[in-house]
Amino acid sequence: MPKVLVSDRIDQSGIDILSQVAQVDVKTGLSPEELIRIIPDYDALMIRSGTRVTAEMIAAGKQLKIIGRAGVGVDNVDVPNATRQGILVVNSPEGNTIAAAEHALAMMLSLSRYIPIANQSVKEGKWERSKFLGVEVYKKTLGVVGLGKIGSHVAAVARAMGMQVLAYDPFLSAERAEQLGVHLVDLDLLLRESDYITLHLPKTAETYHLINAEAIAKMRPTARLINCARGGIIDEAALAEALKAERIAGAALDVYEEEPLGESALRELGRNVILTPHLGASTEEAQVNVAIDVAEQIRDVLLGLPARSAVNIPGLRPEILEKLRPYMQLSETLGYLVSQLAGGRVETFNIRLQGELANNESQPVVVAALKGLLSHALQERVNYVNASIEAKERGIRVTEVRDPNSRDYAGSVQMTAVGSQGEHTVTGALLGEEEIRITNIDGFPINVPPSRHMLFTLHRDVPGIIGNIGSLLGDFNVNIASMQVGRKIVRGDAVMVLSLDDPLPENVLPEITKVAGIRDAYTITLPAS
Ligand SMILES: NC(=O)c1ccc[n+]([C@@H]2O[C@H](COP(=O)([O-])OP(=O)(O)OC[C@H]3O[C@@H](n4cnc5c(N)ncnc54)[C@H](O)[C@@H]3O)[C@@H](O)[C@H]2O)c1
Ligand SMILES: O=C(O)CC[C@@H](O)C(=O)O
Repeated sequence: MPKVLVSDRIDQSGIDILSQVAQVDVKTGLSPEELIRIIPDYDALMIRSGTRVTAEMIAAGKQLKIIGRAGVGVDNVDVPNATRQGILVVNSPEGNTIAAAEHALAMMLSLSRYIPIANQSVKEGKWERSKFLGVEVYKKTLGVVGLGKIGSHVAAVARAMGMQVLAYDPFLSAERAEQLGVHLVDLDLLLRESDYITLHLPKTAETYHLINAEAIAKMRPTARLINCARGGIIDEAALAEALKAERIAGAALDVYEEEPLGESALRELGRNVILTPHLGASTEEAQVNVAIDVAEQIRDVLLGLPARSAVNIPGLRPEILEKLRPYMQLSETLGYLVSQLAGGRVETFNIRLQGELANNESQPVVVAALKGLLSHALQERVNYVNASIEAKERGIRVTEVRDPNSRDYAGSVQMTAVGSQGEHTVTGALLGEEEIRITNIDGFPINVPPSRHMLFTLHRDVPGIIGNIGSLLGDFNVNIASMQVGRKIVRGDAVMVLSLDDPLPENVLPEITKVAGIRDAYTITLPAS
């Protein structure tokens, strides 16, 4: 039974799902050293934001197949290293959207009405009504930085509360902004015009300290800033300075550059600052949602099925995958085949996606081809997660062409491997829904299903050659299951494809190449299906 380590607190509903297929060990609060020590035993790891999955931990996780992040942000996972090691990283992109949006809205209202500090005052036995004169959000301007899933929900609720909404999101279309009823503006204008500014963008190299002293200086003195996205997007020292000097009216933070928040000037500030300990996703509903979402994906991957929210395999959505699966199988088979024809090191790999594959959703078919191409050399070390990166690291130049024309078939894949020992091209298509056919080898039309053991020859199309090969194989006790010849012109060059019941003994290939008229011969072994 596979083993799953759950190293942060996860809702029981997730544990129950994992337990259907795996031994589940819940071990929270472990030190990085302890995690590195025990991770080699595990096939899967499930985390929230508490566990940092470092390069060292990934290197130690020799058995790891999948890391599941019960939440959105994967900035606590070294995704590039996981990808390199062929480990799938999945998350729950939508499970806590509403929770995080509602937390940001709660922060906005709490800041406006001094709720946390007024609550504390009453609990201390005081009755300070005039001290906590608040402001209304109605008819005020909210600036949303990052109008994705959470930002959009915040914008919709804010509009319902009578706010005008400005948004800055360089990746959002004007049409989408219009649909949401918000005004898309540049960051500068948003900072200058907003009464409230709420951040809902990822932390990246570009967004690090996006809100720094310079940005804060542009804000209105009455502005209130909210960050329920990621620490590090705000320069905390600059913010603390500005709040201390009352340059802006307030700030509410749920996330910090270092978590847990250590010594910080922010802690010393008064009623104009609200700090929560990364609670954006902490609702009962969100925790059930993310636990189920991610546990189901881990379960499926351990059962050999695809995951629906893979962070490091772009575009592999289940509905697309369902349609592409037979083509991926075809592409992987052809990749395997062409790498063996090419023999040595492949330097350039050209793939042509034809007919119904000539669209942007067919990227997994390219990944499958690369997996096939590299499998012969790397065996199980290569998978759909790391095939592209492995190809790149081996210096293979990959080019893709999409061509809506596909003669005779709804869709077909052609691939050419150019390497140290020459150039070979194979084409394949599906017969019906999923029967794979090799339809062309090096320009010679054929129509053969792939089989586990095959022999390809390039020869002169002259009488007797097929008989000679047949008797030679007979002499070595090799049984031929099927045979097909492809040629362009009569008595010109031809290819012969033989499916064999058994692997060709090593000493037979040199004998075949000695047969008169044979120019080249290749043995091909495909993975057992
Ligand atoms: N506090 C919490 O507990 C909590 C919970 C959930 C999510 N989050 C965080 O909230 C953030 C938003 O999550 P989401 O689910 O809405 O993500 P999302 O991917 O749906 O939206 C992010 C948006 O940010 C935009 N963006 C990217 N770079 C930008 C830039 N430089 N400037 C402006 N916009 C930019 C993107 O175009 C996208 O529309 C993430 O950082 C996530 O990790 C925090
Ligand atoms: O795990 C958590 O509670 C935080 C999750 C949140 O930051 C996220 O990115 O989904």
